[in-house]
Amino acid sequence: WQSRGQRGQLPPGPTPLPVLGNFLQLDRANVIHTLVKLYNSFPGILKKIPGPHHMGSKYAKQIISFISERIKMQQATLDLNAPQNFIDCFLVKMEQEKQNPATEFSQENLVMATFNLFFAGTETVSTTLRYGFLLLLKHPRVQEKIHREIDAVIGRDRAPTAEDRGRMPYTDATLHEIQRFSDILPMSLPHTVTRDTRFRGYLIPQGTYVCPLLSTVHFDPEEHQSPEAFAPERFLSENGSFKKQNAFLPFSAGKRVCLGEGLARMELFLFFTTVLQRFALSSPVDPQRLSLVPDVSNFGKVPPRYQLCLRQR
Ligand code: HEM
Repeated sequence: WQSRGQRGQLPPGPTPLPVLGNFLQLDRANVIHTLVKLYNSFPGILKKIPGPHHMGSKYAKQIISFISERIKMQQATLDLNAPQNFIDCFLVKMEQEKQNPATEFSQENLVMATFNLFFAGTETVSTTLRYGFLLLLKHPRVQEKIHREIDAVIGRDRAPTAEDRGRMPYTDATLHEIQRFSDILPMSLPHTVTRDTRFRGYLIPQGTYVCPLLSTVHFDPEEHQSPEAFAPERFLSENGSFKKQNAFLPFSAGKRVCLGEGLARMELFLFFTTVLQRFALSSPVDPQRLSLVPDVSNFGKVPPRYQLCLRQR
């Protein structure tokens, strides 16, 4: 399987680095991603070789030390009867289970769970919004329709609320189409088969890594007409109300479905409508020339860089 985002049309940017003489040329983004892949496959060797592939773990360590400091601060002031946030609640459970040697409520798990929430909860929403605004630049008529819906339902005198979504089918459809089209986690997250499993005539042995290919759902031509086109209307019925699509799984599915789905959907709606209520977005270059081809497309899909003009409405 290959993610749908095609390589080869990266926007003008860093000078290509010559690799293997003149035989093969990779630009800097590709070099970094190749190194990251090699790092994941051969950590023992790559750890000893200097290069940009060390940046990820360097930043991860900084975040982990920030979280560890924060936990220490909260431990010092913790009131077991009045936990204030996720870290406090976890500390309470640690206290309750301190005699249990098999407990999952350990200091290390607290640090990593908090880290995962930060990582999973920020990068995903910001990448979706960045792709979304780019798609609006490319499709100014979609933006006009959203502006009209915001003016009719919310107006300009109050902030958007989560309840507005149900009364804004066009905006809701556009957000769904942004998530389908941008497909930011094309391979979801890797899972491991917990026991030998037969599936459609194949034996998948225990311990095998399995990646659900969400991309094949979002770009399935049998489920979506012209899947490569950006068309919010596919999420609308003939009378203009919101229409659900089964082939829509940006948050994956099953027991390990994204924990933050509800929060993410609310954030996307509120950020998106708050910006568009106040501003009209435009591109300093002809929208025809804007590329939608992702800058990076492997574990995650990242939109190309672009410039955005915001004009107050
Ligand atoms: C547009 C936004 C988001 C997208 C597209 C997204 C997508 C996903 C996907 C595809 C998975 C993998 C599910 C699986 O393993 O099958 C996942 C897992 C997860 N997400 Fe999100 N996510 C988003 C926002 C958030 C937010 C805001 C949070 C929390 C603050 C969050 C927390 C998590 C956590 C903790 C997991 C791991 C769940 C588990 O393994 O049980 N995500 N997400």
